[in-house]
This record gives sequence, C-alpha cells and structure tokens, in this order.
Amino acid sequence: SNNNIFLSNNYSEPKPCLNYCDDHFPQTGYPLKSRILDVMLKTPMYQFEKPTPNIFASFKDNYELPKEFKGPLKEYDFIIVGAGSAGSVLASRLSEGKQVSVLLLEAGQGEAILTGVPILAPMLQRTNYVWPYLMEYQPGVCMGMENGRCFWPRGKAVGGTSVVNYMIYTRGFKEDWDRIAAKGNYGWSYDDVIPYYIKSERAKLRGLNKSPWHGKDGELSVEDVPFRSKLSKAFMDAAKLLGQRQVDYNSPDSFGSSYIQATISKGIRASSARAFLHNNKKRKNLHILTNSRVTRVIIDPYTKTAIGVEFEREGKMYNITARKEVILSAGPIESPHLLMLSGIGPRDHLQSMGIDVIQDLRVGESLYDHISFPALAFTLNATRLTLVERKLATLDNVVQYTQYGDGPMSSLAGVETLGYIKTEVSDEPGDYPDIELLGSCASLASDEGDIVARGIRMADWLYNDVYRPIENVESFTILFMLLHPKSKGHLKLKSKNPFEQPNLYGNYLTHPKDVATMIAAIRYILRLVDTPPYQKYGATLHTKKFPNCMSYQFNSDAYWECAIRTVTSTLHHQIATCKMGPPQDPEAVVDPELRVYGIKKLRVIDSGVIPQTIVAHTNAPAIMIGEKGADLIKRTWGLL
Ligand SMILES: Cc1cc2nc3c(=O)[nH]c(=O)nc-3n(C[C@H](O)[C@H](O)[C@H](O)COP(=O)(O)OP(=O)(O)OC[C@H]3O[C@@H](n4cnc5c(N)ncnc54)[C@H](O)[C@@H]3O)c2cc1C
Repeated sequence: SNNNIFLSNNYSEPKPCLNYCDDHFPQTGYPLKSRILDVMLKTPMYQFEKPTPNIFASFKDNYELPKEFKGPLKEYDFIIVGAGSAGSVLASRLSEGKQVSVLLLEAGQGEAILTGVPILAPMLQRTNYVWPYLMEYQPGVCMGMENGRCFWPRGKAVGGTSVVNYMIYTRGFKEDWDRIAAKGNYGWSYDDVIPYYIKSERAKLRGLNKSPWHGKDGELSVEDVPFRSKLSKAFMDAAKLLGQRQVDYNSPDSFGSSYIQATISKGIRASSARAFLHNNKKRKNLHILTNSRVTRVIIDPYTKTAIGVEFEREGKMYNITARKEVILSAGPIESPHLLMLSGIGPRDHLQSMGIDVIQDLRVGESLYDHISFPALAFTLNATRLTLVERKLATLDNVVQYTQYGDGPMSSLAGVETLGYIKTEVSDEPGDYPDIELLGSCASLASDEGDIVARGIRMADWLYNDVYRPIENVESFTILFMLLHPKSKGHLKLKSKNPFEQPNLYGNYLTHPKDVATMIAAIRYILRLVDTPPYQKYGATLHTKKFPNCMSYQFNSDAYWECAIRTVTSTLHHQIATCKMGPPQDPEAVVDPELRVYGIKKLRVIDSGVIPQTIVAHTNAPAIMIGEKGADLIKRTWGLL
C-alpha cells in the first residue's frame, strides 16, 4: 500500500548520486501527505510580514559574548557594521591575531538549519531573514509585479545575503578587474585580486583538482551541485552545438559554458558565516552582537574622524568607540544609507533632509544592477526531467538529502548550468560577454506559484493567466542576466529616520541598448532550445501571451520588449553605491584602499564599492573584497 512507506513498492534504499541523480528523480516514492512546503509556508518563520516567535529558533545558530562579558565593551580596536558576505570574512581575519579586539554588529539573527537547504533558497525571500526593500515605482518596468514594484530583498542574518542567495560562485572576468584597475584603482587588477579568491576557497570541483586557479585550503567550500538533471546535459550539449566551449568560468579562460560551481558543502549552503565565523565565534577578542542595528557612525565634525557607532539592541541604544577604525560592511544599500545618516553624502540632498553635512560626497548616486528575465517557459513531452514541487516533496527525497546531502533538495532551486555569450548587438571587443545564460530544470510553474513567483512578488493576474495552465506539465526555463546595463540607478534618503528604508531607484531599461541586448538574449535562447539535445525531449516554448502585451504579435521584438518590461526581475547585484575610485573620479566615495574620502578611520568594505558592472554574481566578489580589505587594514596598522 502507498500509505505505508515500508510496504510501498516505490520505496528504494537511498544511495549517493554519483553522476546524474535522475535515478533518484522525484517521480516515485512516498508522497508526503501534507506537502512539506505547504506546511512550511504556514509557519511563522516564513511570514516576515508577521515576524512572530520563530519556531525554528532552537535550531538557530547562536552568537553569544564570551561568558565573562555581560555586554559589549565601551571600546574596541575595530568596529565592523554588518556580518554579511564581506563583513564575516573581514571580522575573522582581523581577529586572527590576539593583539586587536573586534566588534561585529549585525542587525539580523543567526542562520537556521532550514536556511542551509539549497532547494529552499527562494522561500527565504519572504522570511524575516531579509530586509524587504522595494524599488520605487518606475513606469514601464516591473509591470507584472505586485503593485508594479520590483522587490529587492537583502539578507539580514549573520552571513548577510550569503544566507539567502542562490549560492552561485562567480568571480568576474579578467577584463572586469583589469578595466577597474585601469581606471586608477591600484591593487584591483585580476592578478591582484585572484590570490584573495584563492585564499578563501576550498574547492572540490570535478576535473579541476589540479587547477592553479582554485584554492584547496580556504574556509569557503566551493563544490559542484550534487544534483544534476538530464536537462543540464542538454544545456551543455546545445551550447556546444552553437559553438560554445566548456570552460572553467572561474579561470582566466572563462568565455563559454559550464556546470555551476556553488558555495555549498556536501549539499549544505556554505554561507559566509558558516565559512568564516562558525569556527571563530569563541575567540575572546571577537565579539559578535546579533539583532544590533547601527543607526549612525559617530564622526567628529572638526577633525573629520570616525569615533565609533551608535546602535540599537533590544530597545536600548549604545554608543561604542573604535580605537582604530570603523568599517561599514552593511551592503550596497545600508552602507550608503548609514553614511548619509552620518553626514557624508551629497550636500544638497543631506541639507534637504535636515542633516548636518560633514563631507560632501556622491554617496548613492551610482547604482548598477543585474536584471534578468526568468519568465520564458518551455514545456516537455517527457517526464522525470524537471523539478516539480508536488512530486519533489517525497520522503525518499528527504531521506536522500539528509543521508547523502544530494538528490533534488540539493539543487540550487533548479539552476544548474551557466553560459556566457556575446549577442550580435554587443559592441565590446573580443570574447567579452554581454549576457549570462542560466540553465534551469524548473520554470515559474514548477512550484505552482508558491515560491519563486511569490518570492519575486509576481502579480497574481500574471501568474494565474500565463503559468497556472502549465502546472501539470513538466516545464523549464533558461533565464539570463544582462551583464553590463547602461541604465544607471541611484538611491536617496526618504528621511533622516534611520529605521526608514531609503528610496531606491533602479532606473531599469532606460537605455535602449539594454532592451536590445535582452531581446537578443531571448532570440539566442530560442535557438539553443531548438537544437536536438532539447528537441529530443520535445521542448516547446509556452506561447501564452502576457495579458498586458496582447496588442503585440507573439515573438515580435515589440512583444518581447513588453514581456521584459513586465517581468523585470533583479538578480540582486546592486553595486557602486559607495563607488571606489581614484581622487580624480568625481563619483568616488572610497579610494582604492576603501577609505572614505575626507574622513579618517572610516572604510566601506562590501559589494557597494564595486565601481562598475562585472561578469559575476556578487557574493564571491564581496568575500574577496572582505579578504583584501582585511589586508589593507592590517597593513595600515602594522598587523600583517
Ligand atoms: C535573493 C538573492 C539571490 C542571490 N544569489 C546570488 C548568487 O547565487 N550568487 C552570488 O554570487 N550572489 C548572489 N546574490 C548577491 C550576493 O549574495 C550579494 O551581493 C552579497 O552577499 C553582498 O555581500 P555584502 O557583504 O556586500 O552585503 P551583505 O551580505 O548583504 O551584508 C550586509 C550585512 O549588513 C547587515 N546590516 C545592514 N545594515 C545594518 C545596520 N544598520 N546595522 C547592523 N547590520 C546591518 C545586514 O543585515 C547584512 O547581514 C543574491 C542576492 C539575493 C538577494
């Protein structure tokens, strides 16, 4: 009987996936009566709108001060604001030597067991593990999102956004870092930054054991995703037919396609906290305070020197002094927010908010982001190829995951492969891509709209009309990322209240080149799926038109433009809000040693300093910036 797993004919002993996991594919096995995800979506943890007591609290990572301390000290050598991708590594490196004391302040909480399960990544966007930012309304984009606004969640946890992200590990192309260095950012060329990537990394990647481009001894685990569907091979084969080489995209020879390299360890998310703080949190000279929200940096306006920070914790305000430096690692939205609250920013803007100006700098005036289009859906006339949520929630798969860390639950929510292409509209020289393709074995319909569509806040009118009809068919998407948007956004304060989110302006698709490049990417994907590796499974484009684009002919450029403007979806790589640049760069906020211009003892060390678009998801770059930032600080204070 199917009611008892031990009697079920479908039940098979779990065994590790050795290559493709499709023999574990979620079509057989005991279906859990009440779907796991249904249950989880109803728990308080998954409703950030009502952050009530967290039933998973007992499985949460704890960060407590060493027993002999009743509270934080009055003074530390270094105060780091934000324990995110960059802040975690920075704190661990600075506290390596016993001679300095470090206070790491984090507004969020520790990770929980469930945040470590890769398949659940998209669910985290609706929990209190994120800051639920919304982009300001912009006519003509994000039209298919709830209230026409794009959702910009950022991680709020020890580990920061690396606790909620999709775990894709990418470093950027050689040209990216060389171009950044050529603009006067000394110390940031590819040759300069690559040792820092390698330093953190502990790679276990098939076929790359001997590669000189990967580290073996670092703390950050980088592995192949254990689960691979047959569609991942279809992607690789199809890309080859269109002329793409298989490459290690994290080596200097990166133009081509590849299976994803991921920040996971035996199927569990390797967040920056897990990598850099877990083993170090008992250090006596490293104090980590969670649920501690910094409200400003205290700066002496006469000497223009950062003195310390002010923060709120459990209803109480604290002022703590930094003997050596204050470092903002609060991410690309909160670091500029804090600078402006502290009197560092565009003079007119700060004055209009009633903030005394200490240093006039163009904080928040640059903002680039990577947008994508996850809305293509291809249906299949074969089964056992895609992740269908209803079929995935089986006891077999849970057992498979808990026993071996593999099977469908180790999937990065479907994303498996990656390919760099240069579309015909690119005017870049050489093998420098303008689009990253991401092959997935799921589509927006695969989870019946519960998770991914809900996570990006797609409007019901769109989901119900376009995707609901294909929920019972196997389907997948290939999404893509616009690597070098010409459109530039910015952010501004809404008020001088530190608890009010700043106004975020994406300014998406305001440059015609961005639209043209995205349409060219769709055309490339249609050609890719038209090749035998996909066609043998009957892959067919789902042609249901978006209801708001009915007046355009399906598959015309005008139709695709309307579609892109409807599901304008960010991949959350906001950068340049605290732009790094040489003194002659009028937009620069920090110098190439990450020191805030005009202010002593204050640095910004996070992804917000990246001055221009790079061919990378920004977690690994943020970690690299944390590594390099630690060395810059150590050099300043003779700690190397
Ligand atoms: C949904 C999603 C998916 C993503 N997927 C990927 C991916 O697959 N691969 C990839 O490479 N990148 C991905 N990214 C992007 C990447 O994770 C981030 O760019 C990177 O983690 C940023 O690191 P950071 O150190 O700059 O900031 P964060 O990691 O965001 O750290 C900032 C920290 O500061 C804390 N903080 C902020 N303000 C305050 C304050 N006032 N007081 C105290 N603490 C504060 C925050 O809570 C946070 O912990 C994704 C991002 C998102 C949101």
